[in-house]
Amino acid sequence: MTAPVVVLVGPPGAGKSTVGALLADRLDVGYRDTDADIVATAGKPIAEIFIDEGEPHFRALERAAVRAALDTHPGVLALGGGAIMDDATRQLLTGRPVVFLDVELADAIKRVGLDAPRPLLAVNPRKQWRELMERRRPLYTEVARAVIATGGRTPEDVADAIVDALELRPAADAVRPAGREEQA
Ligand SMILES: Nc1ncnc2c1ncn2[C@@H]1O[C@H](COP(=O)(O)OP(=O)(O)OP(=O)(O)O)[C@@H](O)[C@H]1O
Ligand SMILES: O=C(O)C1=C[C@@H](O)[C@@H](O)[C@H](O)C1
Ligand SMILES: [Mg+2]
Repeated sequence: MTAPVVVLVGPPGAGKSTVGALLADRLDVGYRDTDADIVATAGKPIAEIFIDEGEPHFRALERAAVRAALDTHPGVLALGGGAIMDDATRQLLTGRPVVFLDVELADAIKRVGLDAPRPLLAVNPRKQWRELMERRRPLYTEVARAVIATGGRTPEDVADAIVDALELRPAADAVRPAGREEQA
């Protein structure tokens, strides 16, 4: 089976990369991020793809990247913040172990400052972030098997919450024969 054990969705600053890498370490699996896959395939930064080819083209590249990662990546997978905006990408997520990492604006600002080169938050980031989340929260929720509020939780706490919500086991547990305890 080569499908991801966890697929993380959520807005910028939700902690997808931080928690995703932590969780992958804990489960002893790989971590992959579709934004990074797109940059590698296109050979240029996401901001440049938006400028040169536009958002619809970016969403098509993203759809292909999500499809490929769902088919081939057996670890923790983080999607771009807007991946759920595309109907076909949402369809691809049906039945997958998707976790929505939720974050409030104040926490997102504390965490990422909203000054990073994000094309959709380029002008008046607070207002855009709020509007973006109004549109997106129902979609994140729709695709999610579990919703984890990240406010007031450390990345370690969030990783614990995901393990509990999806009833994941560390790799060592997964290979131990059923009914046998580990010897001291
Ligand atoms: N639960 C948390 N509590 C406090 N800080 C956090 C938490 N999760 C992540 N951070 C911090 O917030 C910042 C953004 O986190 P991260 O890059 O993991 O978010 P992301 O969801 O991957 O964002 P992007 O969509 O931009 O890739 C990092 O500096 C990280 O250390
Ligand atoms: O929220 C969004 O729409 C985006 C988030 C990033 O992860 C990137 O996928 C890109 O900047 C678009
Ligand atoms: Mg990230």
